[in-house]
Amino acid sequence: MLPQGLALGGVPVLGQLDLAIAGGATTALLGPSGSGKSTLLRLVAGLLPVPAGASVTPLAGQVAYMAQQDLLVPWRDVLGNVTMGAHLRGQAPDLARARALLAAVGLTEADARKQPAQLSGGMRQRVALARTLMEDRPVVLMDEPFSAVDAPTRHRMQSLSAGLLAGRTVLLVTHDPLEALRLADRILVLGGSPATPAEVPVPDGAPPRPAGDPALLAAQAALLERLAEAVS
Ligand SMILES: Nc1ncnc2c1ncn2[C@@H]1O[C@H](COP(=O)(O)OP(=O)(O)OP(=O)(O)O)[C@@H](O)[C@H]1O
Repeated sequence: MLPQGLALGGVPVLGQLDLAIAGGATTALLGPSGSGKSTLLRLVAGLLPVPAGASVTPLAGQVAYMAQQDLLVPWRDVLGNVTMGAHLRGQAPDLARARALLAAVGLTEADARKQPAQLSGGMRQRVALARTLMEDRPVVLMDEPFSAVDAPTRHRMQSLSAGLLAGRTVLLVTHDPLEALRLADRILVLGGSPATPAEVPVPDGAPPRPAGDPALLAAQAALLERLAEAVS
């Protein structure tokens, strides 16, 4: 709850909010560039100080966070990056699970031995997704997780994520209305200045919804119009 909104550097970014993110479901957060989506995600992740008078349910230890930048460690290979959490905790990594997740995001055994500098942007994002899923947390916060991958890979990664993240509490920031409509149980659009969220309807059916479904395509058109209104 943000009774007085949130300002960054003296500039109001988020307006008054009283937001409950549904547990065990995926909430997609859309809105124009600069509307405060990442700020809201970082607040929920505990990466921003909570302003005076506000309350944010502490989620320490429960959250896996996939940022817009892949944040791969340059001196560890792909497998080393996916198992980074266990490494930092001083635990033995589950290498079989790490390899299975890398295969699931479409990376080969040879890729697993590469350094991040040898990968394309899309491959790096796939490693970041595998690392996020490796953490096996009940709450998963994702900031434009598939923005750097080509359309067929994005489609495959969306379907994969929906399967692997089913039953978890997911907050997904995306610019892609189709992605939100395929994956979300609830969609919020941030708009206005300072920004506040408005809920828009999602199509029937469980995620991942088929991209070619006529109801989903109609909802995509409506959501695009809604987003255009949020910009103006
Ligand atoms: N540390 C900061 N100090 C001052 N202003 C900030 C800071 N971080 C973000 N902002 C401002 O807050 C606003 C919201 O930024 P944010 O990154 O949350 O937007 P966004 O909706 O995620 O944008 P995009 O879709 O482009 O990633 C922007 O105007 C940005 O300039």
